[in-house]
Amino acid sequence: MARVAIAGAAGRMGRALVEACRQAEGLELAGALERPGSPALGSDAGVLAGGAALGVAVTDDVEAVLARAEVLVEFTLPEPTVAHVAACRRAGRAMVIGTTGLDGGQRRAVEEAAAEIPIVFAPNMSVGVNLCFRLAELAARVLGDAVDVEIVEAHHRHKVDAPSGTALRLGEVVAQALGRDLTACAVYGREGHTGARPREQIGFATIRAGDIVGEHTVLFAAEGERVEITHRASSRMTFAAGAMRAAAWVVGRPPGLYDMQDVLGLRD
Ligand SMILES: NC(=O)C1=CN([C@@H]2O[C@H](COP(=O)(O)OP(=O)(O)OC[C@H]3O[C@@H](n4cnc5c(N)ncnc54)[C@H](OP(=O)(O)O)[C@@H]3O)[C@@H](O)[C@H]2O)C=CC1
Ligand SMILES: O=C(O)C1=N[C@H](C(=O)O)C[C@H](O)C1
Repeated sequence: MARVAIAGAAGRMGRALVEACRQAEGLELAGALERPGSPALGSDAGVLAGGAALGVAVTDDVEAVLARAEVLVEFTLPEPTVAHVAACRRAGRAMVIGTTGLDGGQRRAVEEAAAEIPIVFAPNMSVGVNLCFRLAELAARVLGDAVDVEIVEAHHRHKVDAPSGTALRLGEVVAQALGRDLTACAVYGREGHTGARPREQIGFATIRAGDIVGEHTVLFAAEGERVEITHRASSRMTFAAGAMRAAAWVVGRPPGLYDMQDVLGLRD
């Protein structure tokens, strides 16, 4: 049994993660973390997730939780993520990080910690999205500079970062396949007299509305035809089940920075 702790246990993903951990064979919930002052502190994580009690109370004591767990699964916000990375580094524990919206310095903190502990860091844990990364790479290589590339994403009204981490990764994958630098060619929304679209642009469009779980489309548009690669998530359990697969995979691995392509065996 691998012992799993979950950070952000009362959040939308946290509750799905607790449920996925309960359902996963070979995994045991060893701890549930929330921020100091959270109304969820002291509640049973299983009950918070909408099921039977698991005998694991939500706490803000990171060190005590890491003493019991082998891997911390982290879906919170960038700042607590970096704090949890430092705590896992001190305790020598593996991590699965799903939090998005990290800036350059915060990503570097994750990369540096991965010299000492194994970390799976991925903006999307679903099998389908990870397949779409490979499909988008293939489409970009085949269609090349003969098409305009646009990426459209839609999420629920509570999401705080934009574009989504998945949309940005799709942009990176396509830019790399086309030999472009995403920081130089990305356009995040358009307004006013924009002029005609340069071919090398990769455009991003963001929708925030209602309870949309997560939708991504990469559009490759030429004169006369277009290819669209679309993924639609209809349940957070998709991401949570992927995160539990990553947790089981990462325990006992050598230090390093991995992503879901490694977990799913999709890397060339
Ligand atoms: N990689 C993937 O497959 C996926 C990634 N995500 C990403 O996961 C992240 C979380 O999303 P979501 O669950 O919707 O967000 P929520 O806001 O619902 O959940 C985040 C939780 O983290 C808690 N939190 C804040 N600070 C701390 C802290 N210091 N210690 C422990 N917990 C803390 C929040 O508490 P409080 O609200 O009280 O502040 C909240 O309960 C986002 O970055 C999102 O993009 C989401 C889905 C899939
Ligand atoms: O915040 C979310 O909900 C999601 N965030 C991830 C992202 O930013 O890509 C993944 C998923 O689409 C849901």
